[in-house]
Formats: sequence, structure tokens, C-alpha cells
Amino acid sequence: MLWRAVRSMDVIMHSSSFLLPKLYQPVNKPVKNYALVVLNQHLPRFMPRLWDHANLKICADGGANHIFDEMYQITNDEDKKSTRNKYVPEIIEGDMDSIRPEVKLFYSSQGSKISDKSHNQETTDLHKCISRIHHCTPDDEKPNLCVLVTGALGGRFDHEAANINVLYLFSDMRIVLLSDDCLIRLLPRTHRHELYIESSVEGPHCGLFPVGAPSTSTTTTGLKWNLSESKMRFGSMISTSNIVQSEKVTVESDADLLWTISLRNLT
Ligand SMILES: Nc1ncnc2c1ncn2[C@@H]1O[C@H](COP(=O)(O)OP(=O)(O)OP(=O)(O)O)[C@@H](O)[C@H]1O
Ligand SMILES: Cc1ncc(C[n+]2csc(CCO)c2C)c(N)n1
Repeated sequence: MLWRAVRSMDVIMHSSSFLLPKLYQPVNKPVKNYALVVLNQHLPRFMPRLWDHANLKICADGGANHIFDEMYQITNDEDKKSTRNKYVPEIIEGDMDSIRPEVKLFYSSQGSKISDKSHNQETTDLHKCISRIHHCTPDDEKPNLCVLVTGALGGRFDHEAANINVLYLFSDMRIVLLSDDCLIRLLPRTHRHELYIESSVEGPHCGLFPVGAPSTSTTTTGLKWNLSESKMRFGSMISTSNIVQSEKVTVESDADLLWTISLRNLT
């Protein structure tokens, strides 16, 4: 009998448990460490949960204005001043053309590191933030880290495209782009993917598609409309308005895919 060596691909497990209160974390989490990057858009209503989970908080330039202006409304705190003192990012990074002078002054007086990269007009502020995290994280720690990015979607389309490009540029890191309504992650073709669905906070609507390079074979389980060695590309079929039907969704593809899932109305 002829035995063929079949290389079984390693699995990456994904979970959105960062959307649950810290108290309700599952014991076996795929990720042990979170970093939060706040972009220059309105904060999501679940921002306090993300903040609680994150060991490192970085504002991309004007993202700091939103922490300064909106955090006390979101937390329903009476005392604006003490809320401001409580939510202080470790780093503010970017070309500093959007942060207001009084916001910059306030956070530098509170101990935030201000990293002024105004000389660099080649990369976006998000790119600069992720570059810093990538650089500071040893390779063997990267699988344990997940970077949560707020305000990444639902704004200017060139910004959204640049934000998605960052997923591809740093495909060796787990990065989740968030808006109020959905999240996006990259599923690299180098691995099989198991997505553990937190149905109290996400779903059921989801989408799966390649950007840039087409897929000649994608196979899924756990969806209403599963793919079976299917082809996907822009200009032909892509999977949108799909529905999650299981606690676990699996994906295997010969192309890097974007996974997107709707978020429920959480606070
Ligand atoms: N409308 C938006 N939609 C999506 N992402 C955004 C939007 N506005 C800002 N961002 C994100 O927040 C980051 C910081 O925003 P900021 O407004 O400081 O960018 P910027 O450097 O001034 O860009 P530009 O000069 O193109 O407006 C950006 O790099 C981008 O990732
Ligand atoms: C081909 C090309 N297109 C656009 C820009 C402009 N640009 C890209 S990122 C960035 C910083 C935004 O904070 C700016 C100004 C460039 N440099 N090269």
C-alpha cells in the first residue's frame, strides 16, 4: 500500500471573550494578554470592558481626544475629573495632527508617553501603533497576545482600507478590528482556524472572504451556508450574510481570509 505523507496544519483558536465582563472569562482562553489601540473615532459602548482586559492601552493620535471626551459618559460616572484620571493610556502614538493640545498636556502630566512621529507621513497612525507592539513583543509571546482596535470601521473608506491592510502587514499577530456593530480578523492560510462563538455577545451574522488574492479552495463547518472546497474572489462568489449555527466554526483555506461577525447590543 502507498502511504502519502499528509501534513496536518496547526490550529489557531479564536475567541471574542474580551467582549465579556472580566469576571466571566472562560478558563481555557486562547489568548492570555490583550493590548488596546484606540483610533480617532467615537468609542464603542463596550469600551470599559476592553479597557479592563488590556494590559497596554495605546491611543493613535486623535484617539486620545475620545478617551478624554467620552469615557465619563460611557461609564455613567458623575465625576468627570476622576474618570479622566482613571482612564490614562500608557502611550499616545502618531503624527500628532489630531490630538488637541490640552488633551496632550493632560495625558503627559498623567504619565502617558507621547511618541511624536510627525516626520513620518508614509504610514498611518494605526500602523505606527501596531509596529511598536510588534517590535516590543518577543516572537514566542506573539501567539498569547491579541490586539483590539476600536474605531477601525464605519468611517472614511481610505482609513478602513488602511486598517484592513494592517491585518495583512502584521499577519503573525492576532489583531481584531472593532466597530460598534461588528469585528474583523484575518485568518492566515498557514493554519486551520477554530472560532469559538460567544453567542451572548456576537453573531449570528457573519462573512468570510479573501481580499487581494483569491481562494481556490475554502472549507468551513458550523455555518448555515458552509463552503466545501469552494472558490472565492471579488468579482465572483464571496460569503456574506452567512449565519453562525454552532458554538464552533472551523475554516480552512488556501488563501488569507477576512472573518467578520456582527456584535450584539452590548454595554
Ligand atoms: N474615519 C475613520 N475611519 C476609520 N479609521 C479612522 C478614521 N479616522 C481615523 N481613523 C484611524 O485612526 C487613526 C488616527 O486618526 P487620525 O485622524 O489622527 O489620522 P490622520 O493621521 O490625521 O489621518 P488623515 O491625515 O488621513 O486624516 C488613523 O490612522 C486611522 O487608523
Ligand atoms: C503613495 C502614498 N499615498 C499616500 C500617502 C500619504 N499618507 C499615507 S499614510 C499618511 C499618514 C497619515 O497619518 C499619509 C499622509 C503616502 N505617503 N504615499
